[in-house]
Amino acid sequence: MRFLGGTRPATDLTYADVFMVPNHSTVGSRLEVDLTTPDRVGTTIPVVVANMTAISGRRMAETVARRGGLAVLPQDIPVDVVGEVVSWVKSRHPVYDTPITLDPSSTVAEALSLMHKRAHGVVVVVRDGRPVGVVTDGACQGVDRFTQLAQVMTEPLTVPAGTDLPKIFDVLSEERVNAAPVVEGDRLVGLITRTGALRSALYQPAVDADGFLLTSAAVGINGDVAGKAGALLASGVDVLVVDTAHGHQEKAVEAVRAVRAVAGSTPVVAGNVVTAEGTRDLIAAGADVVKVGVGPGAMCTTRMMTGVGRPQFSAVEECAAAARALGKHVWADGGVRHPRDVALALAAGAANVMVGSWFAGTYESAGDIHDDGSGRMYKESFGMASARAVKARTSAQNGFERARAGLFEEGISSSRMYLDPARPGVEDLIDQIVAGVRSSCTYAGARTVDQLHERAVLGVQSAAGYEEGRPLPTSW
Ligand SMILES: NC(=O)C1=CN([C@@H]2O[C@H](COP(=O)(O)OP(=O)(O)OC[C@H]3O[C@@H](n4cnc5c(N)ncnc54)[C@H](OP(=O)(O)O)[C@@H]3O)[C@@H](O)[C@H]2O)C=CC1
Ligand SMILES: Nc1nc2c(ncn2[C@@H]2O[C@H](COP(=O)(O)O)[C@@H](O)[C@H]2O)c(=O)[nH]1
Ligand SMILES: [K+]
Repeated sequence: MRFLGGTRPATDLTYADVFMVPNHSTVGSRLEVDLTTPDRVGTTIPVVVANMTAISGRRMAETVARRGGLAVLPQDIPVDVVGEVVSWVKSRHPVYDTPITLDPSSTVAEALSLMHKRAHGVVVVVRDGRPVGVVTDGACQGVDRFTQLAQVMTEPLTVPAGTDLPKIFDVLSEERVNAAPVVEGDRLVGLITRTGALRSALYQPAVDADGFLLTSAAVGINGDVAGKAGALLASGVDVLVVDTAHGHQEKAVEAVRAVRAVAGSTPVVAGNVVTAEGTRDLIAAGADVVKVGVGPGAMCTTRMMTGVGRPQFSAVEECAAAARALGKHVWADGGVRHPRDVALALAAGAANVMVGSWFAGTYESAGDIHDDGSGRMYKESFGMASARAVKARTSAQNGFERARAGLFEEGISSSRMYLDPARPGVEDLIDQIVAGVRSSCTYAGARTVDQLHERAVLGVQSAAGYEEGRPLPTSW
């Protein structure tokens, strides 16, 4: 990448400070762009879900990997539970969604409590492994909560596994049905929606060498780091992330060495840093990918507490250049609020982009869904260095130690992340990101993530310049 006019600005910049100008382009269609990430971790789109307890769990991991991204399971989840989640994700179908299933004698109340766990919004009624009915939210309205599903279900339109995706789309459209159970013989093997059929034709799932969905998990830098990393590897984790606030401290460097020693050919990601020196030290310790970002996160109070951090665009640019000089890569971690931020992180040289809080407000994030009283749905989120997270992480310590650790919080313990009614599922947000980034690539004349970095021409804008780019939904 280069700056417009060839002059590098004297101050550090973040995403809102910069814009990209169009280049002469020979890329005739946004569909010609391949977003496979250059970091060789196996992702086919540059989206990684941040290792945050309120966000990254089994449904998030499954859904995002099916669309080519990766979710990192947080360090606070016990290793045996991570093992269960990994086995479960790997048992999921790479194309069809996991249905929510209940018996014919289950109640409407049970169906309603589960329906918003997934974006497809239906419950499949199953008898002896066979789908016998489908229940929608609409069918549950205006009836007694204890009504049995057999009384409100409709006969399912089933789709045989392996049916051509455009055909599924057409059949569901003709029948005016949004979701259909997928069957092998008469056994239920998954669920597909109209949008799901469209997406499966557009995205390539992120999979391991055996074709199972890709998984990742984080380890902290305290305790038996190598032992924990070994246990995660034994449970089938495909990408290991060594994660701490200050990645350029000796303890973190030692933790990376310890993980590298047991990881074999499994990619090791480590962070967080914001300088070329930090990047080089983590790579020297064995990191394949360095995680960049101190303080940009939406749940993060580090910069206000300490004055430490660095505007994210410049941090990514400097660290990516240092990593690429050594044949390695960086992930841009934190501060992403719009698709443009992902494009700009890639332009700065990141190979992949982590998203946390933006994905908290989706059906698939780990938290329970709440209604704020005015009919708007939200989920609670919290930072991984908040008193709430520290309390959970230090549960093995005595009361005094836990209380002392709680004094050093650097994150928000409770926030409301509203679901966007137009984009309530994480796949809706991924569609938006991928559409934006594919389009950025054609403006830059790039067919790949590496070409976007090579060809991007960036300028620095005023706050008014940024504001001008926002849409205006009402008159002024
Ligand atoms: N990207 C970011 O800007 C930040 C991210 N986070 C996230 O929060 C989670 C928890 O991370 P973390 O707080 O490192 O907890 P960890 O459980 O990973 O422990 C951090 C270790 O590093 C020591 N340490 C030394 N200096 C610092 C420092 N300035 N800040 C924090 N620890 C320090 C701590 O010792 P002692 O407690 O005795 O000081 C402790 O032993 C991670 O997921 C991390 O990514 C947290 C803050 C910033
Ligand atoms: N300083 C803190 N940083 C945190 C905390 N919890 C998470 N994080 C970092 O934020 C990113 C995600 O950023 P987002 O803007 O997409 O939400 C995450 O990967 C961590 O690096 C915290 O409590 N304090
Ligand atoms: K912040």
